[in-house]
Amino acid sequence: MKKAIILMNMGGPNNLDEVKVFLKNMFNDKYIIGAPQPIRALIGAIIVSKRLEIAKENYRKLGGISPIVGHTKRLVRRLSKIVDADVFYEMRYTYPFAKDILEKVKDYEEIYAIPMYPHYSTTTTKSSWEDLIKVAKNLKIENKIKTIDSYYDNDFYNKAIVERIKEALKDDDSNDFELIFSAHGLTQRTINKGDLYQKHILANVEYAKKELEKQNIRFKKIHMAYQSRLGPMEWLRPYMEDKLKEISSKVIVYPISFTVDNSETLGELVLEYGELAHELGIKDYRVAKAPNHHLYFLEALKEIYEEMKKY
Ligand SMILES: C=CC1=C(C)c2cc3[nH]c(cc4nc(cc5[nH]c(cc1n2)c(C)c5CCC(=O)O)C(CCC(=O)O)=C4C)c(C)c3C=C
Ligand SMILES: [Fe+2]
Ligand SMILES: [Fe+2]
Repeated sequence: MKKAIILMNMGGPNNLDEVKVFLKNMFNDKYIIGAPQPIRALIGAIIVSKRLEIAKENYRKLGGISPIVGHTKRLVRRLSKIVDADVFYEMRYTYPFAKDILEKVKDYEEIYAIPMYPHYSTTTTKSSWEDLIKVAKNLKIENKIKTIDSYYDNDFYNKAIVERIKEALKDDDSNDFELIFSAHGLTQRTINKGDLYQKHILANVEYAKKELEKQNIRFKKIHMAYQSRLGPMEWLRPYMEDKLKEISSKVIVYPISFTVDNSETLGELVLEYGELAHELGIKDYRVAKAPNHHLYFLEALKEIYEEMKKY
């Protein structure tokens, strides 16, 4: 029985020319911009034209390519060594798209689509899944594909989070540090429409805290904040820039929304908020890595896949 796993992620520019493609596709997504067409296209075009140069500059600082690309490819390689399936990845807004990958796997007997998002959101999980299943229907292979909504409660995944926090601590005493779980923001309007994202993020923080307690790792204080706001709307609070103003000691930031590092972790958290932390007089500001290819995260993905096979 030939099996395929497809890791579904948002994507990120493979080069500076792709920044426009990335933003155009993102702001043409009905789950990101709720308005119907042609208003959506108009709003999208305005946001892209405003955002393009700032975004390009951000990606230039990261070497002209989103870190999400390399991390995802490495995860695919490592996962394929420990499962009885061929592993692929597809992206929502940049190459390789759903159609590029489904063409490759259409003759497989079983296809397992695993979101790279541990928390369910209409803007990420649902958007990726609908995009994939639309292509699958065209190819008449939709009955062979299974997916999963969320896995923020997976033990191995939470162990990977704690390992990354320990790595950022190095040999220093956690009691001297505050810890901020930072999540990618979402508009309050999306949450009010019933999006589960915030609920899942907060539950994830509780699971991670339990794992920290289990390992007897104590921080001065543990906080939660949201990064990556865009535009004039109300986003989930507390905002990261406000939270940093409350920090009075050394701090570790853990990027809780993500399974692999990307422009929001290495660009926004490390560079942008790093600069703000410096201006605020925070002497020791550290950003933990996302799970990436940590063995525990590979184990989590393997376990999720094995569970999916049973249903
Ligand atoms: C404006 C609306 C946006 C919503 C809603 C949103 C939700 C959302 N995004 C992620 C994960 C990632 N977002 C990334 C980049 C990014 N996100 C937005 C906007 C929204 N995201 C923009 C405009 C950008 C581009 C960068 C920029 O211009 O600042 C990335 C990084 C991709 C990369 O290139 O590495 C990720 C990952 C989640 C999890 C989420 C809601 C649950
Ligand atoms: Fe985003
Ligand atoms: Fe951002």
